[in-house]
Amino acid sequence: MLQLEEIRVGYPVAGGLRTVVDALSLSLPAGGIGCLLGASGCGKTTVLRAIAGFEPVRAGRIVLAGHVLSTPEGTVPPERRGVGMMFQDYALFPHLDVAGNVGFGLARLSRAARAARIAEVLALVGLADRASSYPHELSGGQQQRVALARALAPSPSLLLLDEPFSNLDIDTREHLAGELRAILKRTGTTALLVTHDQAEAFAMADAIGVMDRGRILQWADAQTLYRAPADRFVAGFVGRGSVVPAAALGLVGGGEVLLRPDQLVPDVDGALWAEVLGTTFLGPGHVARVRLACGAVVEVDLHGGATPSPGAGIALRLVEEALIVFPPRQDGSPC
Ligand SMILES: Nc1ncnc2c1ncn2[C@@H]1O[C@H](COP(=O)(O)OP(=O)(O)OP(=O)(O)O)[C@@H](O)[C@H]1O
Repeated sequence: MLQLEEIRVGYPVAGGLRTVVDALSLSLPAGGIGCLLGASGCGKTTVLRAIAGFEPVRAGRIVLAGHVLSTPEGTVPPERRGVGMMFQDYALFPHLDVAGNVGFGLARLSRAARAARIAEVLALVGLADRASSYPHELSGGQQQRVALARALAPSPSLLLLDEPFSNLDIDTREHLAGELRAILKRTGTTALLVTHDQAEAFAMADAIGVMDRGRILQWADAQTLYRAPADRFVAGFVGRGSVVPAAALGLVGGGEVLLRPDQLVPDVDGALWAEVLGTTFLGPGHVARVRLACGAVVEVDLHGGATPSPGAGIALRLVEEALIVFPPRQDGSPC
Protein backbone atom coordinates (compact mmCIF):
# COMPACT_ATOMS: atom_id res chain seq x y z
CA MET A 1 0.00 0.00 0.00
CA LEU A 2 2.61 2.56 1.15
CA GLN A 3 6.20 2.03 0.09
CA LEU A 4 9.13 4.25 0.90
CA GLU A 5 12.10 3.10 -1.15
CA GLU A 6 15.48 4.33 0.03
CA ILE A 7 14.29 7.91 0.38
CA ARG A 8 16.61 10.80 1.14
CA VAL A 9 15.15 14.09 2.39
CA GLY A 10 16.97 17.23 3.45
CA TYR A 11 16.67 20.95 3.97
CA PRO A 12 18.55 23.64 2.06
CA VAL A 13 21.41 25.25 3.95
CA ALA A 14 23.97 27.80 2.80
CA GLY A 15 26.02 26.10 0.12
CA GLY A 16 23.98 22.90 -0.20
CA LEU A 17 21.57 20.53 1.45
CA ARG A 18 21.51 19.14 4.98
CA THR A 19 20.40 15.51 4.71
CA VAL A 20 18.00 14.69 7.55
CA VAL A 21 16.58 11.37 6.35
CA ASP A 22 18.72 8.93 4.39
CA ALA A 23 18.21 5.58 2.66
CA LEU A 24 14.97 5.09 4.56
CA SER A 25 12.69 2.27 3.42
CA LEU A 26 9.47 0.89 4.80
CA SER A 27 6.40 -0.89 3.56
CA LEU A 28 2.94 -0.71 5.08
CA PRO A 29 0.11 -2.99 3.90
CA ALA A 30 -3.45 -1.69 3.33
CA GLY A 31 -5.20 -1.29 6.67
CA GLY A 32 -1.92 -1.50 8.57
CA ILE A 33 -0.86 0.93 11.28
CA GLY A 34 2.83 1.78 11.26
CA CYS A 35 4.79 3.95 13.62
CA LEU A 36 8.10 5.78 13.48
CA LEU A 37 9.55 5.88 17.00
CA GLY A 38 12.59 7.95 17.85
CA ALA A 39 14.05 10.77 19.87
CA SER A 40 13.39 14.41 19.08
CA GLY A 41 15.17 15.58 15.95
CA CYS A 42 15.79 12.14 14.39
CA GLY A 43 13.71 13.02 11.32
CA LYS A 44 10.27 11.52 12.00
CA THR A 45 8.24 14.57 11.02
CA THR A 46 10.40 15.07 7.95
CA VAL A 47 9.39 11.59 6.73
CA LEU A 48 5.70 12.48 7.19
CA ARG A 49 6.20 15.79 5.38
CA ALA A 50 7.79 13.96 2.44
CA ILE A 51 4.89 11.48 2.28
CA ALA A 52 2.38 14.34 2.45
CA GLY A 53 4.21 16.07 -0.41
CA PHE A 54 5.52 19.08 1.53
CA GLU A 55 9.18 18.09 1.04
CA PRO A 56 10.73 16.64 -2.15
CA VAL A 57 12.79 13.45 -2.03
CA ARG A 58 16.41 13.84 -3.16
CA ALA A 59 16.79 10.10 -3.79
CA GLY A 60 14.51 7.06 -3.81
CA ARG A 61 10.74 7.15 -4.28
CA ILE A 62 7.40 7.13 -2.48
CA VAL A 63 4.63 4.92 -3.83
CA LEU A 64 1.06 4.85 -2.51
CA ALA A 65 -1.49 2.32 -3.75
CA GLY A 66 0.55 1.75 -6.90
CA HIS A 67 0.91 5.47 -7.71
CA VAL A 68 4.38 6.97 -7.67
CA LEU A 69 4.03 10.16 -5.60
CA SER A 70 7.62 11.34 -5.19
CA THR A 71 10.88 10.86 -7.03
CA PRO A 72 13.81 13.27 -7.39
CA GLU A 73 12.42 14.05 -10.85
CA GLY A 74 8.92 15.00 -9.79
CA THR A 75 6.34 15.15 -7.05
CA VAL A 76 2.53 14.95 -6.93
CA PRO A 77 1.17 18.03 -5.09
CA PRO A 78 -0.16 17.47 -1.54
CA GLU A 79 -3.84 18.01 -2.45
CA ARG A 80 -3.73 15.28 -5.10
CA ARG A 81 -2.15 12.55 -2.95
CA GLY A 82 -5.19 11.28 -1.06
CA VAL A 83 -3.17 11.61 2.14
CA GLY A 84 -4.72 13.00 5.34
CA MET A 85 -2.65 14.52 8.08
CA MET A 86 -3.36 15.10 11.75
CA PHE A 87 -0.97 17.42 13.55
CA GLN A 88 0.13 17.52 17.17
CA ASP A 89 -1.66 20.80 17.89
CA TYR A 90 -4.86 19.59 16.12
CA ALA A 91 -4.93 22.91 14.17
CA LEU A 92 -8.70 23.28 14.58
CA PHE A 93 -10.28 26.48 13.27
CA PRO A 94 -11.39 28.39 16.38
CA HIS A 95 -14.12 30.34 14.57
CA LEU A 96 -15.78 27.21 13.14
CA ASP A 97 -17.93 24.85 15.17
CA VAL A 98 -17.21 21.12 15.25
CA ALA A 99 -19.34 20.40 12.17
CA GLY A 100 -17.61 23.25 10.30
CA ASN A 101 -14.20 21.92 11.21
CA VAL A 102 -15.01 18.35 10.24
CA GLY A 103 -16.68 19.40 6.98
CA PHE A 104 -13.83 21.70 5.94
CA GLY A 105 -12.27 19.25 3.50
CA LEU A 106 -15.61 18.14 2.02
CA ALA A 107 -16.39 21.20 -0.11
CA ARG A 108 -16.83 19.11 -3.26
CA LEU A 109 -19.76 17.15 -1.75
CA SER A 110 -23.38 18.31 -2.01
CA ARG A 111 -24.79 19.95 1.13
CA ALA A 112 -26.77 16.81 2.04
CA ALA A 113 -23.87 14.40 1.42
CA ARG A 114 -21.57 16.65 3.43
CA ALA A 115 -23.96 16.76 6.41
CA ALA A 116 -24.33 12.98 6.28
CA ARG A 117 -20.56 12.43 6.21
CA ILE A 118 -20.02 14.87 9.10
CA ALA A 119 -22.65 13.04 11.17
CA GLU A 120 -21.09 9.68 10.29
CA VAL A 121 -17.53 10.54 11.34
CA LEU A 122 -18.65 12.39 14.46
CA ALA A 123 -20.58 9.29 15.52
CA LEU A 124 -17.45 7.24 14.82
CA VAL A 125 -15.36 9.32 17.22
CA GLY A 126 -18.13 9.52 19.85
CA LEU A 127 -18.97 13.20 19.39
CA ALA A 128 -22.36 13.00 17.66
CA ASP A 129 -23.87 15.41 20.20
CA ARG A 130 -21.14 18.10 19.92
CA ALA A 131 -21.59 19.17 16.27
CA SER A 132 -22.42 22.75 17.19
CA SER A 133 -19.80 23.20 19.93
CA TYR A 134 -16.75 25.38 19.32
CA PRO A 135 -13.20 24.07 19.91
CA HIS A 136 -12.70 26.18 23.06
CA GLU A 137 -15.75 24.48 24.62
CA LEU A 138 -14.13 21.04 24.30
CA SER A 139 -11.54 19.19 26.39
CA GLY A 140 -8.13 18.34 24.90
CA GLY A 141 -9.24 14.76 24.30
CA GLN A 142 -12.43 15.91 22.56
CA GLN A 143 -10.46 18.32 20.37
CA GLN A 144 -8.18 15.45 19.44
CA ARG A 145 -11.22 13.45 18.34
CA VAL A 146 -12.53 16.35 16.25
CA ALA A 147 -9.13 16.55 14.55
CA LEU A 148 -9.32 12.82 13.88
CA ALA A 149 -12.87 13.13 12.49
CA ARG A 150 -11.72 15.96 10.21
CA ALA A 151 -8.78 13.92 8.96
CA LEU A 152 -10.97 10.84 8.35
CA ALA A 153 -13.89 12.69 6.72
CA PRO A 154 -12.51 12.75 3.14
CA SER A 155 -11.66 8.99 3.43
CA PRO A 156 -7.91 9.39 2.78
CA SER A 157 -6.00 6.43 1.35
CA LEU A 158 -3.43 7.06 4.06
CA LEU A 159 -3.62 8.95 7.34
CA LEU A 160 -0.48 10.51 8.80
CA LEU A 161 -0.49 11.27 12.54
CA ASP A 162 2.22 13.50 13.99
CA GLU A 163 2.51 13.04 17.78
CA PRO A 164 -1.31 12.95 18.04
CA PHE A 165 -1.40 12.73 21.82
CA SER A 166 1.39 15.08 22.81
CA ASN A 167 -0.97 17.72 24.25
CA LEU A 168 -2.87 15.30 26.46
CA ASP A 169 -2.33 14.07 30.00
CA ILE A 170 -1.03 10.53 30.40
CA ASP A 171 -4.35 8.88 31.35
CA THR A 172 -6.18 10.45 28.40
CA ARG A 173 -3.31 9.45 26.11
CA GLU A 174 -3.45 5.80 27.05
CA HIS A 175 -7.21 5.68 26.76
CA LEU A 176 -7.26 7.49 23.40
CA ALA A 177 -4.41 5.48 21.90
CA GLY A 178 -6.48 2.31 22.27
CA GLU A 179 -9.59 4.09 21.02
CA LEU A 180 -7.81 5.59 18.01
CA ARG A 181 -6.42 2.21 17.06
CA ALA A 182 -9.92 0.69 17.25
CA ILE A 183 -11.37 3.46 15.04
CA LEU A 184 -8.61 3.08 12.43
CA LYS A 185 -9.09 -0.69 12.38
CA ARG A 186 -12.89 -0.38 12.16
CA THR A 187 -12.59 1.95 9.16
CA GLY A 188 -9.77 -0.07 7.56
CA THR A 189 -7.63 3.09 7.45
CA THR A 190 -3.95 2.72 6.63
CA ALA A 191 -2.02 4.98 8.99
CA LEU A 192 1.51 6.04 9.81
CA LEU A 193 2.08 7.62 13.20
CA VAL A 194 5.16 9.31 14.58
CA THR A 195 5.97 9.54 18.27
CA HIS A 196 8.85 9.58 20.73
CA ASP A 197 6.70 7.73 23.27
CA GLN A 198 7.22 4.00 23.30
CA ALA A 199 3.97 3.27 25.18
CA GLU A 200 2.02 5.08 22.48
CA ALA A 201 3.82 3.18 19.71
CA PHE A 202 3.17 -0.15 21.43
CA ALA A 203 -0.51 0.67 22.03
CA MET A 204 -1.19 1.82 18.47
CA ALA A 205 0.96 0.14 15.89
CA ASP A 206 1.16 -3.18 14.04
CA ALA A 207 4.74 -2.39 13.04
CA ILE A 208 7.21 0.06 14.52
CA GLY A 209 10.34 1.55 12.98
CA VAL A 210 12.93 2.62 15.53
CA MET A 211 14.70 5.67 14.10
CA ASP A 212 18.06 7.23 14.83
CA ARG A 213 19.65 10.08 12.91
CA GLY A 214 17.46 9.80 9.85
CA ARG A 215 17.53 6.02 9.49
CA ILE A 216 15.29 3.13 10.52
CA LEU A 217 17.38 0.71 12.56
CA GLN A 218 14.66 -1.93 12.87
CA TRP A 219 11.12 -2.28 11.52
CA ALA A 220 9.17 -4.92 13.44
CA ASP A 221 6.21 -5.53 15.75
CA ALA A 222 6.49 -4.46 19.39
CA GLN A 223 7.26 -7.90 20.79
CA THR A 224 10.05 -8.51 18.29
CA LEU A 225 11.62 -5.13 19.10
CA TYR A 226 11.54 -5.98 22.79
CA ARG A 227 12.64 -9.61 22.55
CA ALA A 228 14.99 -9.47 19.59
CA PRO A 229 16.38 -5.93 19.20
CA ALA A 230 18.57 -5.66 16.10
CA ASP A 231 21.33 -3.70 17.82
CA ARG A 232 22.39 -1.93 21.01
CA PHE A 233 20.56 1.28 20.14
CA VAL A 234 17.20 -0.47 19.70
CA ALA A 235 17.87 -2.53 22.84
CA GLY A 236 18.49 0.60 24.85
CA PHE A 237 15.63 2.60 23.33
CA VAL A 238 12.84 0.02 23.57
CA GLY A 239 11.84 -1.20 27.02
CA ARG A 240 13.80 -0.89 30.23
CA GLY A 241 17.23 -2.46 30.34
CA SER A 242 20.98 -1.87 30.10
CA VAL A 243 23.70 -3.32 27.94
CA VAL A 244 26.59 -4.63 30.09
CA PRO A 245 29.76 -6.63 29.37
CA ALA A 246 29.09 -10.38 29.40
CA ALA A 247 32.21 -10.86 31.54
CA ALA A 248 30.66 -8.72 34.31
CA LEU A 249 27.97 -11.39 34.65
CA GLY A 250 30.44 -14.25 34.73
CA LEU A 251 29.54 -15.31 31.20
CA VAL A 252 32.22 -16.69 28.90
CA GLY A 253 32.47 -15.82 25.22
CA GLY A 254 32.83 -12.04 25.44
CA GLY A 255 30.57 -9.42 23.95
CA GLU A 256 27.79 -7.62 25.75
CA VAL A 257 24.44 -8.62 27.16
CA LEU A 258 21.10 -6.82 27.30
CA LEU A 259 19.84 -7.02 30.87
CA ARG A 260 16.11 -6.41 31.35
CA PRO A 261 15.08 -5.61 34.96
CA ASP A 262 13.58 -9.09 35.42
CA GLN A 263 16.78 -10.86 34.39
CA LEU A 264 18.59 -10.24 37.67
CA VAL A 265 16.72 -11.73 40.60
CA PRO A 266 17.59 -11.13 44.28
CA ASP A 267 18.74 -14.52 45.64
CA VAL A 268 20.92 -15.13 48.72
CA ASP A 269 22.64 -17.93 46.78
CA GLY A 270 23.14 -15.76 43.68
CA ALA A 271 26.66 -15.57 42.27
CA LEU A 272 26.57 -11.84 41.48
CA TRP A 273 27.12 -9.14 44.03
CA ALA A 274 25.98 -5.54 43.57
CA GLU A 275 25.63 -2.34 45.54
CA VAL A 276 22.15 -0.84 45.88
CA LEU A 277 22.10 2.80 44.80
CA GLY A 278 18.43 3.44 45.46
CA THR A 279 14.93 2.04 45.14
CA THR A 280 11.69 3.39 43.64
CA PHE A 281 8.18 2.19 44.29
CA LEU A 282 6.48 1.72 40.92
CA GLY A 283 3.54 -0.37 42.09
CA PRO A 284 2.92 -3.18 42.65
CA GLY A 285 6.64 -3.66 43.47
CA HIS A 286 9.87 -1.72 43.88
CA VAL A 287 12.67 -1.29 41.37
CA ALA A 288 16.25 -1.10 42.63
CA ARG A 289 19.10 0.66 40.85
CA VAL A 290 22.23 -1.36 41.54
CA ARG A 291 25.89 -1.05 40.58
CA LEU A 292 27.60 -4.23 39.39
CA ALA A 293 31.26 -4.95 40.14
CA CYS A 294 32.24 -3.70 36.64
CA GLY A 295 30.68 -0.35 37.46
CA ALA A 296 27.63 -0.75 35.18
CA VAL A 297 24.37 0.48 36.73
CA VAL A 298 21.28 -1.65 36.04
CA GLU A 299 17.70 -1.93 37.27
CA VAL A 300 16.38 -4.93 39.16
CA ASP A 301 12.67 -5.62 39.76
CA LEU A 302 12.01 -6.52 43.39
CA HIS A 303 8.98 -8.70 44.00
CA GLY A 304 8.03 -8.51 47.69
CA GLY A 305 10.51 -9.12 50.50
CA ALA A 306 12.39 -6.39 52.33
CA THR A 307 13.35 -3.29 50.34
CA PRO A 308 17.15 -2.87 50.56
CA SER A 309 18.58 0.47 51.68
CA PRO A 310 20.96 2.54 49.55
CA GLY A 311 24.54 1.43 50.15
CA ALA A 312 23.53 -2.15 51.04
CA GLY A 313 24.96 -5.12 49.17
CA ILE A 314 22.63 -7.46 47.31
CA ALA A 315 23.20 -10.97 45.91
CA LEU A 316 21.66 -11.56 42.50
CA ARG A 317 21.00 -14.55 40.27
CA LEU A 318 21.13 -14.16 36.50
CA VAL A 319 18.19 -15.54 34.53
CA GLU A 320 20.03 -16.79 31.46
CA GLU A 321 16.93 -17.78 29.53
CA ALA A 322 16.38 -15.66 26.38
CA LEU A 323 19.43 -13.54 27.12
CA ILE A 324 20.33 -11.25 24.23
CA VAL A 325 24.06 -11.12 23.48
CA PHE A 326 25.78 -8.56 21.23
CA PRO A 327 29.24 -9.12 19.73
CA PRO A 328 32.16 -7.07 21.12
CA ARG A 329 32.17 -3.40 20.14
CA GLN A 330 34.41 -2.39 17.27
CA ASP A 331 35.87 0.50 19.28
CA GLY A 332 36.91 -1.86 22.08
CA SER A 333 35.18 0.17 24.81
CA PRO A 334 34.21 -2.04 27.77
CA CYS A 335 30.76 -0.62 28.76
N1 LIG B 1 12.13 23.39 7.69
C1 LIG B 1 13.31 23.00 8.15
N2 LIG B 1 14.45 23.60 7.73
C2 LIG B 1 15.65 23.20 8.17
N3 LIG B 1 15.85 22.18 9.05
C3 LIG B 1 14.76 21.54 9.50
C4 LIG B 1 13.43 21.91 9.08
N4 LIG B 1 12.55 21.08 9.70
C5 LIG B 1 13.29 20.26 10.47
N5 LIG B 1 14.60 20.51 10.35
C6 LIG B 1 15.70 19.79 11.02
O1 LIG B 1 15.65 18.45 10.62
C7 LIG B 1 15.94 17.58 11.71
C8 LIG B 1 14.81 16.59 11.89
O2 LIG B 1 13.64 17.29 12.25
P1 LIG B 1 12.24 16.55 12.42
O3 LIG B 1 11.21 17.59 12.80
O4 LIG B 1 11.96 15.73 11.22
O5 LIG B 1 12.54 15.57 13.65
P2 LIG B 1 11.54 14.81 14.61
O6 LIG B 1 12.15 13.48 14.85
O7 LIG B 1 10.16 14.84 14.06
O8 LIG B 1 11.64 15.68 15.92
P3 LIG B 1 10.48 16.11 16.96
O9 LIG B 1 10.04 14.87 17.65
O10 LIG B 1 11.20 17.08 17.86
O11 LIG B 1 9.40 16.79 16.14
C9 LIG B 1 16.16 18.49 12.93
O12 LIG B 1 17.54 18.64 13.12
C10 LIG B 1 15.52 19.79 12.52
O13 LIG B 1 16.19 20.87 13.13
